[in-house]
Amino acid sequence: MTQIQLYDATLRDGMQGEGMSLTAAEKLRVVHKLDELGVHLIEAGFPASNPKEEELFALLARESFVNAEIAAFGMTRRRDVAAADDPALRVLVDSFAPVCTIVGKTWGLHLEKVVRVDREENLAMIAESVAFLREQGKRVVYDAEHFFDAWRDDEAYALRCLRAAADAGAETLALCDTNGSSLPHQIAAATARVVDELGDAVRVAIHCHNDCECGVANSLAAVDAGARQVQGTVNGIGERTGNANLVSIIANLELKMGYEALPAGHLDRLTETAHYVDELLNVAPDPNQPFVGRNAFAHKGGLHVAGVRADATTFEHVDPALVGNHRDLLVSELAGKATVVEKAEEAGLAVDDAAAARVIERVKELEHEGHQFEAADASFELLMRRESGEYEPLFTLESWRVIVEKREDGKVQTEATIKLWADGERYVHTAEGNGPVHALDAALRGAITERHPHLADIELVNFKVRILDETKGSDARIRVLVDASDGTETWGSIGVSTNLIEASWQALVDSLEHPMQPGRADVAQAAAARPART
Ligand SMILES: CC(=O)SCCNC(=O)CCNC(=O)[C@H](O)C(C)(C)COP(=O)(O)OP(=O)(O)OC[C@H]1O[C@@H](n2cnc3c(N)ncnc32)[C@H](O)[C@@H]1OP(=O)(O)O
Ligand SMILES: CC(=O)C(=O)O
Repeated sequence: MTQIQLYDATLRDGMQGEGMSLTAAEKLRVVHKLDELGVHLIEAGFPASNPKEEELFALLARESFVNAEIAAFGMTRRRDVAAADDPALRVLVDSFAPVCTIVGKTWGLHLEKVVRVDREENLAMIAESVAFLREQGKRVVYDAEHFFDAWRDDEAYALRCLRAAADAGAETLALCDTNGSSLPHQIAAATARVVDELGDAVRVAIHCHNDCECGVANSLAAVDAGARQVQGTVNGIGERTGNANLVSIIANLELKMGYEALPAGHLDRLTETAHYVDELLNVAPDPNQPFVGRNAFAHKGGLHVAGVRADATTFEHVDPALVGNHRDLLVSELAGKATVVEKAEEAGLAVDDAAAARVIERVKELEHEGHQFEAADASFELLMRRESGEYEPLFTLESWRVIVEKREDGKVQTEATIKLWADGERYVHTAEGNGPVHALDAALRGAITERHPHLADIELVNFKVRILDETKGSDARIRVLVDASDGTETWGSIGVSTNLIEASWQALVDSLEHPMQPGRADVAQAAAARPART
């Protein structure tokens, strides 16, 4: 199998994305994660750029890695300065990194407007910079900036720039679609020509940006045309619309194109790695990200779920486990009986065909009234239990009452009183809270915690309110979604009513009843063994 060298630029080009910033210590953690994943080269930063990147290189010098080598990034010498006297090239030489990646110009527009040198001086800047780094014992990746724009402008000069780097000793020539302006057929044609001209002497690499949303497609097209190193960033972070997403590139190279990319057996680390980087960057993982997003293998259409139950390959392009992800079935008005049966099996419930039909009919009615079960797994499970006769109520409600009082001093006091029956006994409890839902929650728990002491461990961790038909003003229906957790498992419940407190009450009761249902502990254990839906 042909090996493709994976070059990660998350910590250099990725950090050029809006809002992206990591400390040196956090970057070090990313480097170790990428090393564990098995990428071959990690462009850790631009050490001549700022003290943080200098600090990172000092930290990296003390570390060892299993799979990865570190590349230090810089640029060709400045105009009218000898390479040996260029301070930024000196920083590269002084860095411990065995590989130096330098970016240089190729496109006439940039020579004229940005660096303001003629074509021959630019060729000298490329050749002398590469040669200097080689003399100092470094291996060199040469990034030909704006290569594809240059190619469209003047093919012959673009090739001369590459030759200058190759002849001076660069081991890899990266063709950069810096503005992300190219399309796959353009990338394929130009890359094939470069491979034909120079591919015997050097490794040809591809470095794409995503401005036309073709970053991944362009990278794959280049590999298909003979590129043997692919550069990209985790989750496609980077300047403007980002870089080519290395996560999708790796999955496609291995699963669709038959190349060897990561070390054998490492592909299933992909999802975890993608989420780890998001976590450090403090960004929510994109649920719709191909391969690793939580919706990448989530099925909602009833017909699709029925197909997946018969044979997963009917609606899945790859097995989610191969990339460390997992399948999910979403319950909604678009579901059919197959979804219910699958969900019932997961919950350890015996739901026959007739019960499944009743459940799905109820789901459709309730969603029409404003429910949304996708985010309310606990309420859906209780609904299945009610239809299959496996539901045990925690109590029977006699009544509840909430009083909200605004006083002369401006303070708002809330008090809830609850009257309920459990196992033949009547309980009455009053509690105060900082709002109606808080007071009701406190009163309910106060009434039944003696009977169910483990309710004390359950916390409401999220409370979301949405007005469903805004045009009806204060008559509008309100949807309340509650997330509750016992510290290990988290579950969602829902309530819908024209009264906010009643909608909250429904969601609250479901959130407390759910974990107390017979057999729940075993189901929770099985769920904990499955990968989390993050
Ligand atoms: C396509 C890419 O992603 S390339 C990487 C882009 N990343 C970054 O720019 C992040 C890090 N950059 C930095 O910290 C700073 O820009 C530095 C330290 C590199 C340079 O800072 P400054 O010296 O202040 O220059 P400035 O940022 O204004 O860049 C313009 C200068 O770079 C020169 N330059 C630009 N590209 C190149 C190149 N490939 N080779 C040589 N010189 C270059 C220009 O000629 C210009 O020099 P001049 O000021 O003498 O006319
Ligand atoms: C080098 C680089 O990041 C580019 O040309 O896009």
